[in-house]
Amino acid sequence: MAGQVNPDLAKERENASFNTQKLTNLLYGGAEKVRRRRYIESLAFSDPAYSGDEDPVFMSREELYSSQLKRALTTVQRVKELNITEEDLSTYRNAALSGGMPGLALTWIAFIPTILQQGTEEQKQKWLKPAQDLSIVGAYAQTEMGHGTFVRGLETTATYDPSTQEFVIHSPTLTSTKWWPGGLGKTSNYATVMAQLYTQGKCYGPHNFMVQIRSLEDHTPCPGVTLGDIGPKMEGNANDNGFARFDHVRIPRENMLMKFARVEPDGTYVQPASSKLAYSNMVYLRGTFVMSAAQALASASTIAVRYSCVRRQSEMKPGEPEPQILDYQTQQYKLFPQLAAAYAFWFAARFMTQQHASITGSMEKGDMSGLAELHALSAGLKSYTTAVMSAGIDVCRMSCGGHGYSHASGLPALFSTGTSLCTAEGENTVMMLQTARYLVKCFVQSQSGKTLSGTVAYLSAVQPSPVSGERNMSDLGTQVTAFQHRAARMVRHAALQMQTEMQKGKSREDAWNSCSVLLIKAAQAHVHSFVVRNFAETVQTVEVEESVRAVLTSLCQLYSLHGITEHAGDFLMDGYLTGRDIDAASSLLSAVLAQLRPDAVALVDAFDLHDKMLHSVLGRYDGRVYEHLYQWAQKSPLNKTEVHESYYKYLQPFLKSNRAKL
Ligand SMILES: CC(C)(COP(=O)(O)OP(=O)(O)OC[C@H]1O[C@@H](n2cnc3c(N)ncnc32)[C@H](O)[C@@H]1OP(=O)(O)O)[C@@H](O)C(=O)NCCC(=O)NCCSC(=O)CCCC(=O)O
Ligand SMILES: Cc1cc2nc3c(=O)[nH]c(=O)nc-3n(C[C@H](O)[C@H](O)[C@H](O)COP(=O)(O)OP(=O)(O)OC[C@H]3O[C@@H](n4cnc5c(N)ncnc54)[C@H](O)[C@@H]3O)c2cc1C
Repeated sequence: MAGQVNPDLAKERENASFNTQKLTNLLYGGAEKVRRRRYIESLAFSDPAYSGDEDPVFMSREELYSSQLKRALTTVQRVKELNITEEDLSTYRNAALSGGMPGLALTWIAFIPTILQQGTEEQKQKWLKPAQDLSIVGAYAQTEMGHGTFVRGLETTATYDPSTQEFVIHSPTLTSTKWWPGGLGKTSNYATVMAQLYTQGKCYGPHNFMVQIRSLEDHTPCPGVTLGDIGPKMEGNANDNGFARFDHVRIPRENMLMKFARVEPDGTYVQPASSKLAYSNMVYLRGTFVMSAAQALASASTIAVRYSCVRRQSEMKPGEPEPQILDYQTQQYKLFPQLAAAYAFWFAARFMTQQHASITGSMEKGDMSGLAELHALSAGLKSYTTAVMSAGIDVCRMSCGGHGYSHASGLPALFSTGTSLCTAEGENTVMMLQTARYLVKCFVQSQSGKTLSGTVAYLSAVQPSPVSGERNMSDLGTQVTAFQHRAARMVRHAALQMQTEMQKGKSREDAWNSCSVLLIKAAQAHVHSFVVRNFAETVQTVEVEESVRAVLTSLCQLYSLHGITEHAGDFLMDGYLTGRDIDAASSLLSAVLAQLRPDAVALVDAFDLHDKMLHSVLGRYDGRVYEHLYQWAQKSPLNKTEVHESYYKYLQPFLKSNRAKL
């Protein structure tokens, strides 16, 4: 059944208004980086060690766990053999492990970064190399059965004993059982454990400790440690998210990660520059989730847009051939905002990475002034982008009709993996409230005359009175200003409402809770406005061919206009935009949908996502959907025999006895 590209898809590619490759180069930081990434991916895709396994959706949990573990270990061997550099590591691993993240990967994505972020130079010397070589395998064990969000409420204790210079790690209650950490159940032999630090009779709050949990000889749990897997989840079942209980487990003093806070041999506690530095690894990981959100939405858009050009259904004009479903405006309205958001988040993720590097660089030199903004930005962006991504993938799934609901589409797995990012690394509502907290603070400062800077600078310029006059709603500058006005008004409104509640006698905490829906909406509006501004600035300033800039400009317009029309009430509330402006935005939106239609396939192709990363029959690059859908179904374990064994066990006797009764 091998053959050419589906003619509809081929035509789409021929008719694009820009060179796809140029846009791919822009997304990945240059032609050389694209070439390198493709080469590294090809090493994994062509390696027989990674092929041969069945499609993960047909595997049992145990098969999936062991198959992905085996693959992960093969990557370690190959990385050495092929001399894969640090820069190419994640590309290689993602390609080799695209069937599902194994528990072992937490060593790379959470355990090593925690040592890097929280360890002293000596501690890095001691543990980084073994972790990188996988002589030790580690989990990030913070969340407990009773507490995930409220880190200050964690119950695991680390009590310092100066007589032996050891910490005693203990789980005093059932709810203090560590619960959820990836790789903790079966794979890891070490974990960084977040525990309440007690020394000299005083509690100093949560700190990170390096704890050996399994024997390095036979992998049995260390004395005093009880371990296990927490059971199957919505997705991510190659990962042994686990539980751990500690019964007075002793670890050396040097196993407290002491880059920031320290405990001296005599038990004296030495304060860090900020108590929140113990959370720095969370800030880092949240930042990385922004790119994960962009990539997940890019994958879903790729699948749905390609399929929508292959799929023909219904009759638009009597007697004419059935149209490609992407020709329906409603289909474009479902998919193009997801596509635009994927681009917007891609550029936002790039900004986030730069900000993280720049602010942590200053923090290394002792300047903590950027910490609050970094936390607010990473928490807000993580929350906003993962929420839009999760909802957007489901829109893509529904846009593919019945076939979207099949695992063959790749969309169910993409959704259930993607949606976990709304909860992991800080639950989204809680994260958005952290951003709101920062915004309220900034607003109060601006009221007392302070000039704000960074991503909140615009809050100082809030204009409560309506601005009148004709607007060109297609202008990116006009759109950015409208988003900033909306956010500033909503932040102001939420903050003033809080003040009113307090004036009426409520405590600050009660006022906060009774305004928290307003606060969340204000913070979302702030992040939305940041994403729009960053997208617009990128489009306007990036060095790229004009045809690419033109299509990106349309995409950015679409992203803004979609936001304005979907949240029209927010923009109309104080009369900043008028009903006529919203009408104009709606008409422009329709026009931009039509304008983007011929470029839709080229825009998803530019994400350069290999079929082996997409795992989707519907999203195949060659568009040969139907024949592969048929082939894929043949692999269903139910089709292994012509007559299933349950027929003999249940159906046959049942039918026989029923027939006998007739
Ligand atoms: C919700 C908070 C932020 C609350 O913390 P708190 O100490 O109670 O703070 P508060 O009283 O609300 O505020 C006190 C202050 O601390 C600030 N702050 C809070 N967090 C940070 C930070 N990271 N950096 C810098 N500053 C931070 C807040 O903004 C407050 O500042 P302020 O007092 O207003 O100046 C915290 O407990 C938290 O971060 N919870 C989320 C837990 C989390 O993210 N867990 C992740 C587990 S690992 C994981 O999920 C891995 C998944 C991997 C995979 O995908 O598989
Ligand atoms: C796939 C996956 C992987 C994970 N991996 C790890 C890992 O490797 N290591 C690890 O330590 N943990 C891990 N976790 C745990 C994860 O970090 C927590 O589940 C997450 O931080 C949310 O905390 P929670 O479960 O306590 O939610 P809860 O806080 O109980 O949330 C329940 C509800 O309460 C609301 N709520 C809670 N507090 C507030 C508040 N202050 N204001 C308003 N509403 C509030 C939330 O908005 C939510 O609606 C993982 C979780 C998942 C799903």
